[in-house]
Amino acid sequence: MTDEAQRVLVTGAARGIGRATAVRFGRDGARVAINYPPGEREHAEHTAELVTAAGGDPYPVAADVADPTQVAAMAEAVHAEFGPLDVLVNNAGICPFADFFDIDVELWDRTHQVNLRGVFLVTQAFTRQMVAAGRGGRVVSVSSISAWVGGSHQVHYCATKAGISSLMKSLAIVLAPHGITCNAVLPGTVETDINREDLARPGKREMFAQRIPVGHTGVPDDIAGAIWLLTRPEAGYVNGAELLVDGGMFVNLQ
Ligand SMILES: NC(=O)C1=CN([C@@H]2O[C@H](COP(=O)(O)OP(=O)(O)OC[C@H]3O[C@@H](n4cnc5c(N)ncnc54)[C@H](O)[C@@H]3O)[C@@H](O)[C@H]2O)C=CC1
Ligand SMILES: C[C@H](O)[C@@H]1OC(=O)[C@H](O)[C@@H]1O
Repeated sequence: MTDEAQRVLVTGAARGIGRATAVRFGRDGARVAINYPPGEREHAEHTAELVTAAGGDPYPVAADVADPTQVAAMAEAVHAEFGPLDVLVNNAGICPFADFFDIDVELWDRTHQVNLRGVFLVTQAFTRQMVAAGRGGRVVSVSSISAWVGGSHQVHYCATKAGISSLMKSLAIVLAPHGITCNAVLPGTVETDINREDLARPGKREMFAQRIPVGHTGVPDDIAGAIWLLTRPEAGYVNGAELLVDGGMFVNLQ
């Protein structure tokens, strides 16, 4: 890694944790590629404004991370704009809450395609360029506490998050010889668009507040900060790790 402005891609940066992460890197003056799915241009433009206000240099780039053709085009566009990345943050994800018996094969496949295939496609496309450049770098993927626990209405989702954590472990082995570390960040519960409806269900928010020792659900900046920490030079020996960022919810059994 060099002293010049870092080149960063955050997938799913139109909203939520991805937006906060893009802004966090913007505060360092980074060049930040803001990936968004076609149809979310306005949200991505708002993220770009926030990155600029923070001191960064935004580059919004559309692509459905589940689509190999769109991911390849994004990799080409970002490379033409920035050259190889220093930091890749795989954040894009969906969680369509559903009863187990209502999950049809389309919902199962789409959840896996966005959450898990997306991380595979994006990481392969961008680390190929990083390896060719020989500058090293960092890959951080947003997994979840749901990689370690189950969810009655997240059967399809939890399996994708366990897959992301596993993928980072294997890629930690593959990419370390090229100076690229791969880690997963596992958020607990953070109120964003992905779960706003679920958290509005009677008693749900109170249940979390009681279970989380710090007393409240997280905010996107909590996760952005943890992602950022893993990209610092001091974190260079952290590789293949899962960093749980949940206010202590997981350990609070009794
Ligand atoms: N909010 C939470 O409590 C938790 C969230 N996470 C994970 O954090 C990540 C971000 O989620 P949030 O910010 O919470 O939700 P969000 O709904 O606010 O953000 C999701 C982002 O992914 C993008 N996205 C969705 N489908 C996409 C696609 N096909 N291609 C490109 N981008 C796409 C959306 O445009 C949006 O910017 C997800 O991977 C989620 O699973 C993990 C644990 C807890
Ligand atoms: C979307 C959920 O509220 C959120 O996502 C996760 O991965 C956690 O398990 C939370 O439940």
